[in-house]
Amino acid sequence: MEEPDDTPTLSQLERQAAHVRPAFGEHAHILCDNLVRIYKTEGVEVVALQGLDLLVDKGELIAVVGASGSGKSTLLNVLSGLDVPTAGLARVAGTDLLAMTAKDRLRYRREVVGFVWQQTARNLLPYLTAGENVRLPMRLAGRRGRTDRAGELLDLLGVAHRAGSRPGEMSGGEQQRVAIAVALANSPQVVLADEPTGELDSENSEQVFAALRRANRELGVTTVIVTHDATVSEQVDRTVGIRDGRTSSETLRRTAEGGAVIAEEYAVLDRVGRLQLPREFIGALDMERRVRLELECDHIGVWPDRPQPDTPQPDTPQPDQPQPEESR
Ligand SMILES: Nc1ncnc2c1ncn2[C@@H]1O[C@H](COP(=O)(O)OP(=O)(O)OP(=O)(O)O)[C@@H](O)[C@H]1O
Repeated sequence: MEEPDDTPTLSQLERQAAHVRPAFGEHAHILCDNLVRIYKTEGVEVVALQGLDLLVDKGELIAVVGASGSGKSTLLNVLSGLDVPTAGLARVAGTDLLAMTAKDRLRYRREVVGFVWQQTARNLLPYLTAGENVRLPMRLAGRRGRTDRAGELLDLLGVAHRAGSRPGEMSGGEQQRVAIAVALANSPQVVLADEPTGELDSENSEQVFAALRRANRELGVTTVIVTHDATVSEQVDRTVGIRDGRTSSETLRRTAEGGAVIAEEYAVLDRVGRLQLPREFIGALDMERRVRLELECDHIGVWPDRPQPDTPQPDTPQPDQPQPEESR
């Protein structure tokens, strides 16, 4: 009798492999995997994103910070479907941003993501009231119950009393909170905010961050805020730092027992083991080009490539070392 063939098939092996090691960011709501964006102008190439990795969970609120030119706006333009990366993978709420047709792109921008821009004039039409501004995207999408929803959103964001005012009659902070209501009008899965407090004083900024947090908490909408505002890490649970087109650090904020808020900064270790050392650390020890690494039982030491005080030097004979014939 013939033995049963228990050699696994290729698809069984693939299933097993997938089971053992889930794909990077498989369950993330926003996934950027090795994202590259190269701009070419008059023969000069600028690599704005240099293999950026980012994962954001469904319902999470994060801030993205970084110096001018680090690639924040480029990242947001990719996530908002305005720009297409040169290479890598970008997926938002299950939509592959590199494989969209023009029609998909329109649908994505209308239904999946909502935007808040820095310039209030880009968010709101000046001749419409706050209520009319919030109802407009719903009208374009043919959504019912527009008046009720607009009222609920303005109420949630603390600007219900401004429903009948035009943008010119409101403060900058109120305009931005109405803009958040406009972004949320068609129930997007993700809200992207580019410097939403860039033109505001600190009191108005705090109110806008509080409104974004409330919308995130009450509606469960995944939220990414790009900002220069260094104090943002006090406003959100996770702040991702970008440097030279790559995620370089993460600050996590948590409330300890007793109510104290603790913010801890981490360097980001990518999947192939790369990390960016903070510039001030490198400068303080004059490190350049290469460093020595040493594995300890619970950490890795990083030393500048200079002779260590207790390292025997090849041309300095040690007292108990046998001396070469000629030097005796
Ligand atoms: N359309 C473009 N053409 C050529 N280079 C560009 C273009 N857009 C951005 N860059 C370059 O890409 C790099 C990243 O720019 P980006 O605007 O994403 O940075 P940023 O962090 O948002 O800066 P900022 O905070 O000043 O807005 C910069 O060197 C910038 O000059």
